[in-house]
Amino acid sequence: MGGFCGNKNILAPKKCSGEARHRGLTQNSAPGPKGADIKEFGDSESGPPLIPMIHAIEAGNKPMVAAIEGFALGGGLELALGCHYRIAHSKARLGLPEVTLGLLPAAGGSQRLPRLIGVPAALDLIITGRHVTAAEALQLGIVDQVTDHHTVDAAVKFALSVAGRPLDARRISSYSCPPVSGDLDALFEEVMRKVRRGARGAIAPVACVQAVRAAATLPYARGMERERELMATLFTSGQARALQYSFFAQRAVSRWSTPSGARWDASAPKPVRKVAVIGLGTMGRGIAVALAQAGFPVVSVETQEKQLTEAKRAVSQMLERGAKRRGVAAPLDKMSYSSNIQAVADVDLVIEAVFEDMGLKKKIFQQLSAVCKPDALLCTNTSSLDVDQLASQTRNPELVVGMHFFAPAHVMKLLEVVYGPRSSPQALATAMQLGKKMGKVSVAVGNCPGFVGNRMLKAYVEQAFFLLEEGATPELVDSALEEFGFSMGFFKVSDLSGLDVGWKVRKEDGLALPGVSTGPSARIRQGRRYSPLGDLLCQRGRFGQKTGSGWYQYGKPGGRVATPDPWLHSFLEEYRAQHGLVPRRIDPQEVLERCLYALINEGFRILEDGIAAGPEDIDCIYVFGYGWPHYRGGPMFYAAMVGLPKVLERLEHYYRAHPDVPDLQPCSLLRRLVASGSPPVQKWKEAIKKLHSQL
Ligand SMILES: CCCCCCC[C@H](O)CC(=O)SCCNC(=O)CCNC(=O)[C@H](O)C(C)(C)COP(=O)([O-])OP(=O)([O-])OC[C@H]1O[C@@H](n2cnc3c(N)ncnc32)[C@H](O)[C@@H]1OP(=O)([O-])[O-]
Repeated sequence: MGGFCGNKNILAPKKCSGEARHRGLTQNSAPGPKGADIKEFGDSESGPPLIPMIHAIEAGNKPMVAAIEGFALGGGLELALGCHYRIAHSKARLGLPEVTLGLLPAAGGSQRLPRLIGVPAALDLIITGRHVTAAEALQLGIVDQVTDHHTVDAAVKFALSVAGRPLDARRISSYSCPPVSGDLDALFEEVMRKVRRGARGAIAPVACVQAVRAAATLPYARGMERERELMATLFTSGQARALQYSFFAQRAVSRWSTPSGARWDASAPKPVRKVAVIGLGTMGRGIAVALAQAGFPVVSVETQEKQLTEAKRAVSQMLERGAKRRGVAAPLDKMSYSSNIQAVADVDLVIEAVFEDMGLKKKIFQQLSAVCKPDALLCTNTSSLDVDQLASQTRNPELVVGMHFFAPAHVMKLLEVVYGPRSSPQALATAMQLGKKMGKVSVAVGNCPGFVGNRMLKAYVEQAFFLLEEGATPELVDSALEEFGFSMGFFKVSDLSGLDVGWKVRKEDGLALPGVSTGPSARIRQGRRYSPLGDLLCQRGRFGQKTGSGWYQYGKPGGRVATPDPWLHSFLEEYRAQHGLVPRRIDPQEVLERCLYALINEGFRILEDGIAAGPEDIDCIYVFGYGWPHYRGGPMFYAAMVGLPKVLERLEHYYRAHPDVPDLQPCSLLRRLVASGSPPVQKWKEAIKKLHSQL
C-alpha cells in the first residue's frame, strides 16, 4: 500500500521520527501492507510510533489518498483509514486480522472502522479477522474507488481531482458511528453472548467487541484510550504469544525436512493436472469436493453402484452449498465418476480412500500400479495402516505416500503427508504442494502406527479410560477438557464419531477380547494396563449418538444432546467393585495433567524418533486436526509454557503412582531438554539435533 497527498508528495512512513511511546506497549514501526511486523512484537525498542503518525496524516491539510495494492491488513489498513480517501486495486485484499494473533486493531482501527462502515459490519470484520476483496470493501464503504489499472496513477489522478476540497468531512475520527437499527445495548449484549460462546476462553474476540462498543458509545479520544487499555492486556497475554507462535509455525511446517536429509528447497514437486479419488464413502466424498474446489479435474471411482449414485448426489450438493457460501459458481464440471478403476489411467495422482482394511487396500494398490501411468503418484488416505506395506504392492514404491485427511475432508484444515522409507523426496514434495493448493495446513510426518496425531491421541484416550476406572465420570473428564478450551471433551467426541470405530481397531490389534474375567489380569493386555470399558459398552450395543447411548444418553438414536446417564454411573460403580477398584475423588487438574501430559510425552517420543521434524509440526497437527485450542498454541508450545521441569515432575509423579502405564514414563528427550536448561520451544529443533549428534 502506498499513500499520496494532493501535491504528489509520497508519504514515506518508515522515515517518520519517533515520538514518546505509550507505556507498557511495544511500539510498532510503520506497518507494511501485511500490518505490523509480528516478529517485532517482542522487541520493545523498535520503530516509530504508529498512532501519532496516523493522527498526523489525518490532521494534515492536504488530501491524502491511500493507494492499496496487494494486501492492506492490520496496521496497513489502519494507516489507510487515517488517510482522507482510499483507492484499491481490484485484486487487493483488506482486513483487520489482529484477533487471529490474539490482539485487536490498536492503531485506531477499532475506533475508525465502525465510524466509517457502521457497528455491525465493523464487528464482523474485527471479530473474525476475515479479509475482504476490493469489491466488498467498496460495497462496505471502506474504499472510495476500485481500479483495474495502475493504482498509484489512479490515486494521483484522484488526489488532483479532490485537491482544494474541504477535508473536515473526510477525517473519520470526527465521525459518529452510523445509528444502528434497534437498541444498541441489546445488539452488543447479543454479540457478546455469541462471541463468548464461540471463543471458548479466547480473550481477544471479547476485547474486540469491547473496543467497538467504546467506538459506538464514547467520543473518539476516550475510545482510543479504551482501545489502548484493552490492547495492553492482550499484548502481553499468553494467548497472543501462542497465536503468534502458531502463525509462524504454520509457515515453518511448509519448509519440511526428513531424517534422511530430503528438504523442501531441494525437491521440486511434479505437476499435477488431474487427480483420482478411489472410494466414495464419507472421506472420499470430502476429498473429491476439496480437490474440485481447488480447481483440479477429479475422476471419482466407486465400484458399488448404489454408493456411487448416492455419492454423486451428495458431492454435487456439497459443491453447490460451498459455492453459494463463497459466492462463486459450483465447480460441478470438474467432477467425473466411474465404477471402473480403468478410468484412472490418465491421472497424475490418485488418492485411495476405501474402507480401512489392509487386504482391500493392498488389492487396490496392485490394481492402481497396473492401470495408472508409470509416473503417477499413488496416495493412501489411511489413518493408521502401514504406508510402506502398500508401497510394496506397486511397481514404483518411491511414488507412494500417505495423505491423511481429517473428517470432514473438505472442511478440516489439516493434512498429514506420510512418507515411508521408500517414498521419494519428489513424491513428498508433490503431496505437500497439492495439500497447499487445497488450502490445507500440510505437515510431513514419518511412517509409524498412528503417524503423529493418532499416535499421541492413544496415550490421551487411555488416560481418560483409566480416570473412569479410578473414580471419575465422563462428565468430569469432559468438563475439565472443555474448560481447557476443547470444543468437546473426549467422551462426547467418541459418542459423536461412534464407539465402534475404536472398538474395531482394538479388536484388530488383539486388545479388545470377548468377555472379561474378574481380577487384576482382566485389565492387563500385552503386558500393560488396559481398560476394557469402551469394549464393554460396545458389547452392549452402546455406540454413541447413533444408537442413542454411549458414554452419555441421547434420548433416541441419532439424538445430539448429551445428558448424563444414571445407567452408566451404576455400570461404572459395578465395574469398579468387580475389579476391586476403590474410587477416589479426582479433580479437574489431575484430568488435565494425566490426559495432556501423557499426550505431550508421546509428542516428545515422536520428536526423538524423528517422526515429526519439530514441535511446530506437532502443534499444527493438534490445532488444525484435533481441536486443540488455537490460543494455547498446540501441545508442545503448551508444555513449554507450563515449563518442561514441571511437566517432567508431574509425569514422574504419575508414573510412580501407575508404574503399569508406560505412557506416563517420561521420555528421555524430555529429560535431556530439561537437563540442558529447557530451551524455548523455537529452539527445540536445534537442541534435538545437537542431542542426537551427541548420541
Ligand atoms: C499503541 C500500540 C500500537 C500497536 C499498533 C498495532 C498495529 C496493528 O493493529 C497490529 C498489526 O498490524 S498485527 C499484524 C496484522 N497482520 C496480519 O496478521 C497479516 C499476517 N500475514 C498474512 O496473513 C499473510 O502473510 C498474507 C495474507 C499477508 C500473505 O500470505 P502469503 O502470500 O501466503 O505469504 P506468507 O507465507 O503468509 O508470508 C510470507 C512471509 O512473510 C511473513 N509475514 C507475513 N506477515 C507478516 C507480519 N505481519 N509480520 C511478520 N512477518 C510476516 C511470513 O512469516 C512469511 O515469512 P517466511 O519467512 O517466508 O515464512
